[in-house]
Amino acid sequence: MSNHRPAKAFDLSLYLVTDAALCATTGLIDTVLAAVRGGVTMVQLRDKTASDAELIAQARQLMTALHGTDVPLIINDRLNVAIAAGADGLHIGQGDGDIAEARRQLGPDAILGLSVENSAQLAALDPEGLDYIGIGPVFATASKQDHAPPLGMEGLTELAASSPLPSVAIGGLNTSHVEAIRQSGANGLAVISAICGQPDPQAAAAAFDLSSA
Ligand SMILES: Cc1ncc(COP(=O)(O)OP(=O)(O)O)c(N)n1
Ligand SMILES: Cc1nc(C(=O)O)sc1CCOP(=O)(O)O
Ligand SMILES: [Mg+2]
Repeated sequence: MSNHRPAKAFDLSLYLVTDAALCATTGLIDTVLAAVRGGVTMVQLRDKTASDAELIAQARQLMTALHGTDVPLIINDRLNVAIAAGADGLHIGQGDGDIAEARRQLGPDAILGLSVENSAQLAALDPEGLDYIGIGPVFATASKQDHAPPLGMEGLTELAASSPLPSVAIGGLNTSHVEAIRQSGANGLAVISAICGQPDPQAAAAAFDLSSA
């Protein structure tokens, strides 16, 4: 049994994943702060093109901005950035590195998430050291290049039911999916474009009726 325990309690209900281009109009920090005011419960900094130094600087700014809230900051892909910025956690995909090594370097306090795209990956999953899984894509999306084949709500439901860890659904989701996600058994939904790049990110986040999620 793993003896890690995240220092910050986390809530997967509404998980914002950022996109630099989509957030550019409002600005990254302002988008995240508005989304948190609107009810986002978790934030992941995801930028495939920024340098490590740029990402560390952004992550530090976000950590400062989120100070005093219950909202954890998770870093996408880059273990070194998560550690250098003192972020609350890391999210890695199937090809992004070794879970045990990530946990060893992050220490017991960090939140560690892993992507699961199909039932074979879930069957092979060792939950040791992990805190949650992201299941997706539920639907096709333009926000992630080369995403895996969409699972649909049926596939999501199957995977969420078999997951030994809390799960968050991702991929092509918007406010119309809240009830279906709740029924799927996933603990919440993760979104990029339903919040990032929307004219009013606070209102966009608040439009997710989490009372039923
Ligand atoms: C919450 C959440 N779930 C899944 C992913 C996808 O991670 P990954 O498969 O590593 O793909 P990239 O995001 O790195 O392109 C995620 N980022 N967040
Ligand atoms: C970052 C990411 N990961 C996915 C996965 O399937 O693992 S889908 C995705 C993009 C989600 O963006 P949007 O909410 O705009 O569809
Ligand atoms: Mg990744």
